[in-house]
Formats: sequence, structure tokens, C-alpha cells
Amino acid sequence: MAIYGPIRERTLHKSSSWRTLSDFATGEEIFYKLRQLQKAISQQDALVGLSTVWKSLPTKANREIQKLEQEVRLLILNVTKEHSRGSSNEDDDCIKTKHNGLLRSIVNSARHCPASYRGSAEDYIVDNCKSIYFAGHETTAVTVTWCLMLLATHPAWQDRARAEALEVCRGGTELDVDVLRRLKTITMVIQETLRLYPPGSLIMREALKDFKFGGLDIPRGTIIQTAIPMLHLDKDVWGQDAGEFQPDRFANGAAAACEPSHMYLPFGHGPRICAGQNLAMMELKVVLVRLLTKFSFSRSPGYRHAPLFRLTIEPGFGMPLVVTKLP
Ligand code: HEM
Repeated sequence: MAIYGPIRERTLHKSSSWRTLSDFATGEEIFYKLRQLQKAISQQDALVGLSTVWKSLPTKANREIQKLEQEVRLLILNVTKEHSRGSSNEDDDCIKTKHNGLLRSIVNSARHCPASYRGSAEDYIVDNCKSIYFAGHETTAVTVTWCLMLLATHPAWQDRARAEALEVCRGGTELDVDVLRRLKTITMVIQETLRLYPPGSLIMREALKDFKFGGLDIPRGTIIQTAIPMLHLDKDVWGQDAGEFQPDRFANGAAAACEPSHMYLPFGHGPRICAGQNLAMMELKVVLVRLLTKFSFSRSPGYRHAPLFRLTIEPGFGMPLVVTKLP
């Protein structure tokens, strides 16, 4: 998901002005800088890199992070201002409504941001745009990447997933919600990918009051981090094959895959559970059906397996795959 629509769609509009194309370029620049920011933040030790005290120290890395944050902020606010100015051109308005619905909603809700929010309306806009990038874009993109690697490594599962994809697409069937719901094998493959490589790998909660946890006294204000991969790879919960790709363990759904069931939480847990989980599952299924019905995938000899923590868990040296067009 991106703040901006794809360029081909935009250039098809006759009224697509220079500004529309420049919006796309700005969008790309924002995404590029956010990616740099993600890298810079994740190069710090996760335990100290996210703490407020550490972030305020004038280290080289912190200065780089602050510079990128400032640049991203200005770019986002410039786009926002441009779109708030309105337009006299009817077609142009149509493009804005169609492609900037999300940006527009964020700007509108910034006018009524909750009293509990400590920043300004501008901070609210910037924070939400950044959230959509980190929460909504990187997570899904990196899941597809791991999924293709796992299917390339397990050709029997790739064949099963492709057979299902071809079956649902027979006769040019549209991929609507009902069709996507019937994709049992592909759903299991995605669930198992999210177990082995959960993109949102840390869940964080702040203690709002002093409390006891087991034998520990937890003071108010403590940030508690739960490392999802540790739960997802626990042999006591998943069995001796916890580290292996076995999508069948999800044959009866995610809740029945492990005991206790909340040890599987790729989308988090509780009131702050991922707001986009259903959208993410749909996006992943659509992308996999589209790819598997057209191409086959195998591992490239150049692939080096090195999952790396960069806020999401991503391949440390990229994901070269051998992609062959199906007859
Ligand atoms: C495979 C894809 C995705 C994964 C694995 C994922 C995972 C997560 C996780 C672990 C959290 C933290 C939940 C918690 O603290 O309990 C989260 C939060 C969130 N996600 Fe996702 N996510 C994905 C895709 C998306 C998409 C597509 C969107 C929206 C476009 C999205 C929007 C959000 C938002 C807004 C939050 C914050 C919710 C809140 O704090 O109330 N996510 N996600």
C-alpha cells in the first residue's frame, strides 16, 4: 500500500498535470528516505535504540536519524499543504479523491486529534503517514519476499499452492473476498511464513502504573518488549519441528495451531492488534495467486540466508530468485 497510486494509472488521466507526476516523485522520495530512516534506526541496539534518553544523545547515528526525520517531515507536510490548497479543476479533484483518500482522512482527523495525543496537528499527520509506511507497506512486502523464498525452497508446497491458485482462477474468476476465503493452502502457507518470519517482530507496551509480573516489580513508565520470534519458535509450544516450514500445522486454523493459542501473534494481541490484518491477508493472497499462476520460483545459488532485524525481519542480502515464466 502506498500513499500514492501507481504511475501508469496516473499518466492515463488526460488532466494528469505536472503536479501529479511531481507528487509521485515526491512520494518515491519520501519512501526512499523512510527506508534510509528504517535502516539507520535498526542499526542501533534494539534495547537502547528506541529509548527516549538514548535518542537524545548527540551520537553520529542519532544526528543522521534526526536529519532524515526532519527531511521526511518537511516532504510530507509540503505534499499535505499542496493538497489542502484545493483545485478549480474538476478532473483534478477526481484524481485527488481517488488517490489521496487516505492522506485526506489523516489530514481531516488531525483537526480533531485525541486529547491524549501529545504532539501538534502537524506531528499527527507526519506520525500517521510514517505508520502507514512502516506498518502497512514494509510488513506486507517483506512477507511476500519470505513466502516466495519458502515456496522456492519447498517445491511440493509451491505446486500445491499453484494448483489451488489455478483452480480458483479457472474461467477468469474475479478474485473477490469469497474466492480469497476459499484459498486454504495459500492461507496456511502465509500463516506459516508469518510464524517463521514475523515482520512486526517486537510488540511494545508501556506500563501505565506500577505492577508485579511474576516475581518482578515493574515500575510505571517501563517499556515492555515481547520478541514475537521467540514465541513462534518455542519447541515446547510448536514441537521439535518448530524451526521447519510445515504449513499443515495451520490446517485447522491459527487458533488450533499451538497451545496456548496466543503464542502465535504475527499481528499482535489485544486492543492494539494490527488494524490492517485483514487487508494484509487479502493483499498477500492476491499477490501470491497472481504470481503463482504466471511464474515458478526456485532458489538462486547467490542467495545467502541471513534474516536481519531492521524493525521488520528482512533478508540481509536481498532475495535473488530464479523466476521462470510458466507455459
Ligand atoms: C503481513 C502484514 C502485517 C503484519 C505482520 C503486521 C503486524 C503488526 C503488528 C505486530 C502490530 C502491533 C500490534 C500490537 O502491538 O499488538 C501492528 C500494528 C498496526 N498495523 Fe499492522 N501488520 C501488517 C500489515 C498492516 C497493514 C497492511 C496495515 C494498514 C494498511 C497495518 C496497520 C497497522 C496499524 C495502524 C497498527 C497500529 C494499531 C494500533 O496501535 O492500534 N498493518 N501490525
